[in-house]
Amino acid sequence: MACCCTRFQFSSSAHVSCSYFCDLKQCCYLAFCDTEDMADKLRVLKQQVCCSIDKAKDKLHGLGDAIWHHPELAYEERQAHDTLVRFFTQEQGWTVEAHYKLETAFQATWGPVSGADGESVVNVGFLCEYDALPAIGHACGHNLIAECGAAAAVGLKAALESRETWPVPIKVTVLGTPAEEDGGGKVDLLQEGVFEDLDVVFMAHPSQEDATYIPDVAEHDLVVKYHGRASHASAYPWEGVNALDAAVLAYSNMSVLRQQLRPDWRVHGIIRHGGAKPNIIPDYSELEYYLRTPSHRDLPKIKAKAEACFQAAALATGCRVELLFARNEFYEILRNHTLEGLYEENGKSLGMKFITVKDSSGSTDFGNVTHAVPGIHPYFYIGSEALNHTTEYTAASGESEEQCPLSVYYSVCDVPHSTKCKCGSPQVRVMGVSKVKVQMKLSFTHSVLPKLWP
Ligand SMILES: NCCCC(=O)N[C@@H](CCCN)C(=O)O
Repeated sequence: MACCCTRFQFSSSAHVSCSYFCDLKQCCYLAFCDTEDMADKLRVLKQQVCCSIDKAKDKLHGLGDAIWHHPELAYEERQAHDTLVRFFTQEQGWTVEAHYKLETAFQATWGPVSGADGESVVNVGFLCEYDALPAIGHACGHNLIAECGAAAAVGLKAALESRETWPVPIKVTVLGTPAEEDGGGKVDLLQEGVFEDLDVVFMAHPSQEDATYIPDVAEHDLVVKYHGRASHASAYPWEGVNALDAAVLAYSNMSVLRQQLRPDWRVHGIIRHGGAKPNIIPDYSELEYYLRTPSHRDLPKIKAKAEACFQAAALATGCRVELLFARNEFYEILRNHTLEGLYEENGKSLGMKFITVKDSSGSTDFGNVTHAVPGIHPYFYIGSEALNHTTEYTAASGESEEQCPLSVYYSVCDVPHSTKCKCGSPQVRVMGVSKVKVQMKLSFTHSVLPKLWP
């Protein structure tokens, strides 16, 4: 029988070998996917997922809400971390490492450490992000990423527990991954080997649409510091060396450079320090810039062009310049069309409407993960047209349920709304935050199931 690799498109031949699935005894299971028996069993398992998430819904919403109400910056997400660690510690059967390689990272695992007679274990990973943005809180909805990651893990565990035997031992791993908005905690964790024994990894991100893939690009960030000399700006300006002038020239140089860049390359920055008072020639200024290209292979090119702009400003003003590149580069996402296809198929069956996005988006350290482990990073609509990184999106990410939550859960459990719902409302709003959150969580978990069935 043909190996499943012929049906499975892995994300990168360079980094991801077919052995992820070929070394499983059941590597041909996809061949059986279409049999009636298989379909029935999968349906039951999917219902098991739905109902277990339904059962845990208050606790799961509580996670997202708690994190939203207390936004914390990269590497400082102590309360969010503790909230999630508490959840998995209190949930039955999880083994939790609370401060896993980074102070605000954690690992929760469920399932066998290794199979009988040393056989392989399939290790399925779900990631939770939980850092916020300065000044505008959870404007990227990472509180929802954490909630969805936890829900998917809870759902998969329940489905796995519902059968006594599985053809291969299956383990579920949840990783709490700090600092996506600044620094790249996943890159730190990759360097620590945290992803080495994962076979597949899932994370989903809030957006304005449901999309299995949005082109997240490579990125390298830097801080630029200009050192000048202070002087009285009116009495003896000729004694000064103006660091603010250097920052302004640098900003202008970068804006001029932009016209010469390819349309999908990005440079954007802010001036973080520009002086203290108009009559003191600023002796110090500081900028922060993000440089992005669709492939990490082009980052050296854009970095060289940017460096020239920053150096030129120093030369023109007589300032000394320091260029401090961030410790971690972010890589673009490598696609896995098979997992994307399953996610979309399951999502559609739950009522999600997917669109195709071709324009470059932002960046994510999940990109680096996809260069090591097959995975997907779909985007999900949260019931608002607001754009990420705005205060409107912060509000949308924290929006509480306005509709009857039971209707959503029971409808996906195939239990008639009227027999279960106690809200008394015959009208169910179809597209609310609650419903899309649920759809996403389920689509996520359901995508894993066909892979695990013999
Ligand atoms: N598609 C958006 C992914 C999430 C996001 O906005 N990430 C940040 C990461 C910034 C790291 N310096 C971004 O600006 O792209």
